[in-house]
Amino acid sequence: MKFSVPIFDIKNLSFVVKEQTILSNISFEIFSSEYIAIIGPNGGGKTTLIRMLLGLETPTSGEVKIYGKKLTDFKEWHKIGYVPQRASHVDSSFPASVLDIVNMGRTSQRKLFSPLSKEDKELVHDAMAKMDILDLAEKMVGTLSGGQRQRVMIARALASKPEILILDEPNTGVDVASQKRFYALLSKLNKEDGITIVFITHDIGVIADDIARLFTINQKAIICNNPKQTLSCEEMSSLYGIDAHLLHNHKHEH
Ligand SMILES: Nc1ncnc2c1ncn2[C@@H]1O[C@H](COP(=O)(O)OP(=O)(O)OP(=O)(O)O)[C@@H](O)[C@H]1O
Repeated sequence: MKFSVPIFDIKNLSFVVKEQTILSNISFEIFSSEYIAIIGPNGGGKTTLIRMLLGLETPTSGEVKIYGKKLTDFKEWHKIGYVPQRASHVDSSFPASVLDIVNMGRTSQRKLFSPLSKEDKELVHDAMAKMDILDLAEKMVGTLSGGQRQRVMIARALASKPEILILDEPNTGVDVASQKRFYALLSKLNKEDGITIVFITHDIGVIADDIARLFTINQKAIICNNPKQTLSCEEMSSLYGIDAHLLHNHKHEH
């Protein structure tokens, strides 16, 4: 794995705004097929970091490379699926069906107003099947539950055939049963389809056992390469504002 080109290679990334340091000197690599969780306290800079990886925010210093290329040279954005925070919060009268929303995962790669091809339709069907929402296709998205909407947003991202899926706190407002189902689906995408997953969460207690690495972000980054075994990771996390107890208790449940 170490010899392949990382999907993301970030070096010494810092972000300072109005003389306030939001992120300081962050470096890491993300490789194909990894499953990474990002945790950290409110305002610790997780979303800002992700936005910098995607070129939505410009770092004050440091460098981001995607598939070995500088952000300005990278064009294959369809390889990156991003589901931002609160993406699934839509008004109940929002005038789009589930199918309309998932189709958008294909239209972004096509010329404006050109119809979907047979292949596009197959990819949309496939994404909906993976997220188990085929039976919801004709429903208006605003009428769905939080958990259902969350799966619709992931299906939309999947329809563009991403190699990596970046999810920013996808479980906000979703009940525990739906969360479990969601973790199982994510794990399947990672194991069976080899999709790299980067997953920002607040909820350390429910971090799935499938996670290979844990990044703690609180202005600085702590990278735990073996979160299930390394006690020092918990200690470090607690130093950076994360409740180590939660992590500890969770591990002993399994
Ligand atoms: N462009 C910007 N201008 C001013 N402040 C910013 C900007 N971008 C981020 N910040 C500030 O940076 C801090 C980190 O925010 P960010 O949303 O990245 O944290 P987070 O770890 O994702 O938090 P949460 O868990 O609450 O979502 C916040 O205090 C935010 O207000």
